[in-house]
Amino acid sequence: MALAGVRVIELAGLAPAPFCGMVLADFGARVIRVDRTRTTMAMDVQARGKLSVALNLKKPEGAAVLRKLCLKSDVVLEPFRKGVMEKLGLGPEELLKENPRLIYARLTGFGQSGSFATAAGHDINYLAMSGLLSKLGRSSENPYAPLNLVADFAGGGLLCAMGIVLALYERTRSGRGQVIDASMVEGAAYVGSFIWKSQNLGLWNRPRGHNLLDSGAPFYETYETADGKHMAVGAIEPQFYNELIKGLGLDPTELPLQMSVSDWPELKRIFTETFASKTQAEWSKIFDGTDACVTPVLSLEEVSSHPHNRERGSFIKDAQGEVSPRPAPLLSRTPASPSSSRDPFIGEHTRTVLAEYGYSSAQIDSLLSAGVIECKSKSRL
Ligand SMILES: C[C@H](CCC[C@H](C)C(=O)SCCNC(=O)CCNC(=O)[C@H](O)C(C)(C)COP(=O)(O)OP(=O)(O)OC[C@H]1O[C@@H](n2cnc3c(N)ncnc32)[C@H](O)[C@@H]1OP(=O)(O)O)[C@H]1CC[C@H]2[C@@H]3[C@H](O)C[C@@H]4C[C@H](O)CC[C@]4(C)[C@H]3C[C@H](O)[C@]12C
Repeated sequence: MALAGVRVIELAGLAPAPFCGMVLADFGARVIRVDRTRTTMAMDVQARGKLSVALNLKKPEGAAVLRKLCLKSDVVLEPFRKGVMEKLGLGPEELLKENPRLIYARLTGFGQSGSFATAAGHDINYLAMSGLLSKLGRSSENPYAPLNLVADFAGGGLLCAMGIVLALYERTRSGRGQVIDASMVEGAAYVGSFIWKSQNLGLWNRPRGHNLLDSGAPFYETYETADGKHMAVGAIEPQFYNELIKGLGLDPTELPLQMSVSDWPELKRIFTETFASKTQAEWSKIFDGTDACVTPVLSLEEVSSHPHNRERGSFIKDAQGEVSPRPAPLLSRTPASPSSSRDPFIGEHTRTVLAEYGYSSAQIDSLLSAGVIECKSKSRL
């Protein structure tokens, strides 16, 4: 796998950093998640392929263990508020001094500087601060955050993973590590570069919900079908729009012109009425394989059995029978090979990992009895 041999220490966090760690693990990195002690259940639902070490970083001996892990690792990934790692004596200055090859990834909402740097926040706040949230939502409704996908995952976890891979690549030339300041506000904004760069095209001149791609246009919308399901329509270009009209069984001479914005509400009414006349399966039969850019809106339960996704193996099942998306993108020679094992219990690998990083059994037992680490096995849960 592409990242085979890369050792990552991931400090347990909420959602973006666990995703970043999972992506790295899926592509072959050995990811060791450092969990807090005295925690019964892991918060990490993106733990595929990771190991878990339970370590109390508030104790100096615990911080010393982390330093030792970082000494022989390639990447440390931390998801805390600015200043938390420095308070523990685990800031980049200290760790990079000890291991100049270390890549120190800091995944936060507001970044490591600026007046908001130490403030709490979640995806919706970062999205709001990126400017993008102001563009999201239907006309006459408040801005609407599309789950926590944009800031937490696209602008946060994923761009942080890219930063790590870039830094690993650069290190092959310089031999040196570096600090990655991954701000989710900036990551989300960057993901939205198209919005900034396309402003002169007039794509966003009208109020929210009245533009081409924000549910203003009737040919870029979702419609309810006779069975209460939905179809997604993305027929922008005229040749694809013509296919849409053909599939809907409408007479183009009786319709307003596609790009007549003032007629969009009327066109939307006609499309709404038409889509409501057949079930999703019936519309799929009409549109599947055409250039009309019309697809069924599938539920999470339906996607893996859709013929196209099934043919490509786009979804995988783990040992527990849980279905999830296969890692993307597909690399031809070194594709990801996601673990199919169950997620680790907190502290399940403390002993193995510490031994691997040079701790003797006696040292591990002493850390254990001092409450610095915890070791759990399946049988003890
Ligand atoms: C799915 C839910 C999550 C939703 C995600 C949400 C939408 C997001 O946007 S996540 C992005 C959040 N922002 C960031 O990550 C930006 C960077 N981080 C921060 O700004 C902050 O960390 C913070 C604001 C997110 C949190 O601030 P907080 O004050 O709590 O923490 P910090 O200041 O960073 O300091 C950390 C302190 O902890 C100490 N620490 C850390 N590690 C250790 C260690 N190993 N040992 C000792 N100490 C340690 C560190 O030293 C700091 O100490 P100090 O403060 O003294 O300095 C999920 C949200 C809730 C989940 C559910 C819930 O948990 C209950 C169940 C739990 C169960 O296990 C699973 C099911 C749950 C229902 C669970 C389900 C989901 O996971 C949630 C719903």
